[in-house]
Amino acid sequence: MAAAPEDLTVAEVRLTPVLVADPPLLNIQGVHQPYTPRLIIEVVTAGGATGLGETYGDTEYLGPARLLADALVGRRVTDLNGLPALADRVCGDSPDATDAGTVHAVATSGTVDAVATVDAAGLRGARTAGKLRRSVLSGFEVACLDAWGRATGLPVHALLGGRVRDRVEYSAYLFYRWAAHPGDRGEPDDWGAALDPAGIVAQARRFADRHGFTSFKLKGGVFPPDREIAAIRALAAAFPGQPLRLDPNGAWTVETSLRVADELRDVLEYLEDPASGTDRMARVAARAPVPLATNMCVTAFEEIPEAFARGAVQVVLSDHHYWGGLRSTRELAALCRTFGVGLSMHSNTHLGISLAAMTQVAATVPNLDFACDTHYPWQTEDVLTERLTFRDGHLDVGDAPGLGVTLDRDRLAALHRRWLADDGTHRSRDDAAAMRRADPGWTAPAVPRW
Ligand SMILES: O=C([O-])C(=O)C[C@H](O)[C@@H](O)C(=O)[O-]
Ligand SMILES: [Mg+2]
Repeated sequence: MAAAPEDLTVAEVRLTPVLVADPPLLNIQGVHQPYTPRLIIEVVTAGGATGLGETYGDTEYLGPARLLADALVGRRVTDLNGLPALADRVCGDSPDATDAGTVHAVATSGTVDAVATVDAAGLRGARTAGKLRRSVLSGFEVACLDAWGRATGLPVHALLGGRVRDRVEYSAYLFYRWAAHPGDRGEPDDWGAALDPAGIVAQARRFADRHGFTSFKLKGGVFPPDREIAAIRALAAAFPGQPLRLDPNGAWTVETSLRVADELRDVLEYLEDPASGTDRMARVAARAPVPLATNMCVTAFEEIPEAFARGAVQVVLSDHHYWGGLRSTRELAALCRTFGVGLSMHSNTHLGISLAAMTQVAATVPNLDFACDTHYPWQTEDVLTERLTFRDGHLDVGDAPGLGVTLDRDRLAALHRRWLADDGTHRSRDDAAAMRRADPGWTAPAVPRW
């Protein structure tokens, strides 16, 4: 007998790693690879609903994802409170991930640079087995919520308690970049190079004209601080009064951070991760005239107590891929609210499934005080039938069931074929290795760099 449509038991989980085109965007580690890995998760219920999730697709995530996929079969998509314990039980500690206790000590000592233990490409501070597991878990939680919503006709935001806003604001994510990847590899685009203040302003104008963004974040840590100060000054002149952010991913010393903060005090909405580690951030925060934000020294619940007690950060960038899903993002929001810390949202290279998930959770969080980051405009490829469209820098929060997006199987298959054909070069993101194609002697610089 066929299962009833309301049967929410997981009958099948499909995992599809893909490689997605990524432009030559520069950061402290190096440059983005021409293709970046993502993992697409489909959770199929016995009743016939299919939910979509997306997370990191680097090789180290695939093993734990397979274990969790197998363990999910037979459980109900509504059983979300049991998911973290299930992931803890079945995923185990990835051999690539460092022991959580050790990393915590490194990350908070402030005197030791966590060079060997940082996530090389994700720029997310100290790495631990728990963080990797929560990133895997996040994609499954989103897929379960999407399946549950599709089966019941409810949008994901309703399953999270309902939206408190009708649209979610996003910020333009500006990058220094080359016109093309070395050797003209990858997929060409028409953005051109942006390596000086004029190039960054031109890029910002294009973001504003195309998508209506009114706040701007510059990825720094690429050039010596004075060049990046000049770029922010040029943005302030071109977009007077509009919110600006600068994020060098922990590249600077405490003294340099304080100098930059002082020089840009009148134009920065916040300064993101000027220095690495909670100790340095606390020392900067104690004297900086602008708020400090992070997606590096606070990316897990266990990192909150020390950072908040020491006043190291005034804004936490949430990211459901980091924090274990949409529901734990709301728990983070509650903690930030309790301690008077602001909340923004971080983004790594991602596709439309994750953007839809980000939008659904952002719609439900009352204290999401800042425009969210997103890489999405840089991604020309997607696995959806229809791309999500920004209007006036916002995404509307619809009432379509689940995430409100539709998988395009042909596109998914094409991007998966690219993954299958890859010789391993792009299957794990490594910005330093990508940089070595242009500069064979390159190694990711030790921090603080300046
Ligand atoms: O600090 C951040 O905002 C990020 O880590 C976001 C991205 O990873 C970004 O830096 C990148 O992709 O180069
Ligand atoms: Mg950041």
